Amino acid sequence: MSPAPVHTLPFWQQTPEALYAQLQCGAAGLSASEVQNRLARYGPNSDAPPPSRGLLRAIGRRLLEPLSLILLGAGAVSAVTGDNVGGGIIVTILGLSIGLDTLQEGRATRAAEMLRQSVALRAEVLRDGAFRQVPVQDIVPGDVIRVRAGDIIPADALVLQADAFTAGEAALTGEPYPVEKHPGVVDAASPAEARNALFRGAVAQTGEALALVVGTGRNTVFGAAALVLGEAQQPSPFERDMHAFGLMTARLTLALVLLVLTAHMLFGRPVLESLLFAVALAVGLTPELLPMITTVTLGRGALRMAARKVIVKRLASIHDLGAMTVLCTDKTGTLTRAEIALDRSLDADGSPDPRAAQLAAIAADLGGDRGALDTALQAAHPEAAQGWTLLRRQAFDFNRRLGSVLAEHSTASNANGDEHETLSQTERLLIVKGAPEAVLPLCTQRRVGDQLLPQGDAERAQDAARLRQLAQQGLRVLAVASRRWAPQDAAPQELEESGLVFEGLCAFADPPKPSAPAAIARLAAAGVRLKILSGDDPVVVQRLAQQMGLRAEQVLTGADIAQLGNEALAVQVQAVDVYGRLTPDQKARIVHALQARGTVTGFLGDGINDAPALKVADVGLSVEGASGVAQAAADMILLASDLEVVADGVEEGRRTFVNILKYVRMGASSNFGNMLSMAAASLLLPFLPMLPTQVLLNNLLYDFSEIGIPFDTVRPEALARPQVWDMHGLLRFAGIMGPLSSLFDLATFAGLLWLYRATPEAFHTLWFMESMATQILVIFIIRTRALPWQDRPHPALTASSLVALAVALVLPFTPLAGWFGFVQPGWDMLGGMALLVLVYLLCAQWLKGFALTGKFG
Ligand SMILES: Nc1ncnc2c1ncn2[C@@H]1O[C@H](COP(=O)(O)OP(=O)(O)OP(=O)(O)O)[C@@H](O)[C@H]1O
Ligand SMILES: [Mg+2]
Repeated sequence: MSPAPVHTLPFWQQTPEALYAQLQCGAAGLSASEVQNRLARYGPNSDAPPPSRGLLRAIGRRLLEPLSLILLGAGAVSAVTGDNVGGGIIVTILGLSIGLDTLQEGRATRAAEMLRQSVALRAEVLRDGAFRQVPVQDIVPGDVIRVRAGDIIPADALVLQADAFTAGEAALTGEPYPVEKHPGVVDAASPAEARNALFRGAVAQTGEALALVVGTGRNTVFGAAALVLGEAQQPSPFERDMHAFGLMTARLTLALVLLVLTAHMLFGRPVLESLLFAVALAVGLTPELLPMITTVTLGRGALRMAARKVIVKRLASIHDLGAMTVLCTDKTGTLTRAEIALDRSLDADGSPDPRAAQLAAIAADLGGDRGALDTALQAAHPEAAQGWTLLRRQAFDFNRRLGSVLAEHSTASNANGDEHETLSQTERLLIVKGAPEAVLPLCTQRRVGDQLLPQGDAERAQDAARLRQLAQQGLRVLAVASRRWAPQDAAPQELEESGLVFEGLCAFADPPKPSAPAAIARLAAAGVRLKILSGDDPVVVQRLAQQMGLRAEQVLTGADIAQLGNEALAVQVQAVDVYGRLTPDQKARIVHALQARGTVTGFLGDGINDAPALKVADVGLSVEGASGVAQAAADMILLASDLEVVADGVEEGRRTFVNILKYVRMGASSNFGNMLSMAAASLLLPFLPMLPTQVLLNNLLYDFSEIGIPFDTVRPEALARPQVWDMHGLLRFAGIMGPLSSLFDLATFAGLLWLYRATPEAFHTLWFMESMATQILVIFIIRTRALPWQDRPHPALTASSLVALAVALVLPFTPLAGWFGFVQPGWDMLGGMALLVLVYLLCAQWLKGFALTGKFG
């Protein structure tokens, strides 16, 4: 990878022609073959080099993990002390376990990665003479790109053409408001002043632009700063819980190993032997398969979810979807059909009059927003903007909830159709449109028919009543206002939006989705509560919420929320399900307030205004075709904007988590039991309770028995409630099931020592067999709340478990037995052991309900 060409000047101080010459390209873009060359030269347009997928590297990475190093060390010690067989076995076990890991995990991650790629952000690029969508990382210097409102700017680029284009650069330059961009050469050193430059990671707020790519990847002006918008995320609740669990296990293991080691030293056992034993114990007690089981289970979960139209971008969020208890959603598209159409246009007194919609359509056309309301306005009056040119614009902004244009009508093109006659007399006009609450306070006059009347308190009261009426019919309303601009006045720097004439209202219909109430009921039945977080009028939102069957008596507005401190808000959001007139940051604040009380919160949205909340939420859900910013901020992409799809996803998320929990429960209880047994045995026995190689083999076979868990079936009851990680529950489970298995270990010891007077070799062999049988067979009991035969395991799990068990039971009878230090046990001892295992399993079945729930029955 060689660096991009060194510019003597910042690119915004150069003409397109100069840059074409430097980059050896032109206005017609690049050819596909040239792009391949450049990709090889400049590298992909991403922040980090793609993680290497080479097999050898994957194996190398695993060999360097602490656990593997310990094993290698133990193998080396064995070899040095002349125990070649022991050393060989340790290395074989290491090889097998790494091989297994690499194979399984590789497959799962590859499948998940392919899904992720399928929803990777794309950009529109001019290639071989035509615009096409390509993955963002395939953009190279010299490409010509087209960006539109809602896109994330994919690379540093020089503007070639711009139509109402503004970019939000707050995260990069700190400039809080969207910046107008247009072609030209800028003679300033600071990128913040470069009005002709697009920077990677900024957000296109309005309009559309064509631009020449000059820098990609980290080779951009803001380099790593662009990461702000990238995938970097805080660890999710699931990742935090997993980490806490790993830490707890590690501490317990360390404590036990130290205890065993001290005991052995005090009893004057050989140091090296004791050390090897302790190391083997540490290995045996570490749930080293946990990462592999988690990845494979999540990878399989991602595949199943894809079949149900949910594409997972961040694997860990699968669990969070299953644990989610509150889903916040915006309104349009999810709860409504998003087929927004202009329903009526009214003058200031509420009489039908097309003027308001015509003015709004001009503003929509020249303003460059590409929102649904603007599209509806343009569809209703496609010709409205003919003859009008733009002088200045203040782009629509979700915080102010209005936008304006200063437009000029050229009298030359005035003769087409009488529809424009009244408008054409105005030469320069400032047109403001936005939410009525935002626009009306700026008005001092109102237009009724052809007359301009003063706007007084009585009129304001009438307006408010009319707005409420429209909202109660479920109509979204925009207010339109204007102000004449004297032609001789130059267009000012700042558009003064005051002293306006209230022109009238445009009302839009956005009918509710017939399928939504059923989906909401399904989610509610599954323990997921829906909250609507909208920027629209609270009355409209409330009415829709009622139609959807939500609790809508209480509504909070953005103005209410601005009054509340974080504490008070955290209380309010528990009870209130309907919110209106929220700014983008308030949406995020509500999600935050829900999380403050430990609620796992999801957010579903598709607009630029939803991106902050999507980022904050535990699970951000967006929709295919949503704005680029929303998709980038989301953890999952729905292939259909439908709550049914979310409900399906929730089910799969829970299924996935139930299987991970099985492994964790198994591991926690069997490890805890083993710890107790080993500690007791070390204190009581005059010899090592198991040889280090036997401990390792035990560990390997047990691991093998569990590789079927990701495939296991889950009963519907387990999917009915949110699956939350419950550390207390887990500790209770381990605290009951662990000692139970220890009890039977101790019984085995006692029987072997006093009843059968077993030699150390026979003791090792039988304890090995007993330990394997109890650990492996108990999975068929622990994996379900039902009776083991009522809830059949997946064949993959049955196979992996029984094969591991068979190997453990047969090994002592084969010629290999000697290598591991096994002897052929007597049939009487085997019979006694079988009986003990049976009783253990019965006890486990009897106690598991209590261990799982804390209650009997
Ligand atoms: N292009 C626009 N021009 C003028 N005003 C607009 C425009 N887009 C939105 N508004 C105003 O801003 C308000 C908030 O926008 P919008 O309703 O799209 O927010 P939202 O939270 O995405 O809503 P929803 O929940 O319906 O998706 C609108 O109700 C409208 O009054
Ligand atoms: Mg929206």
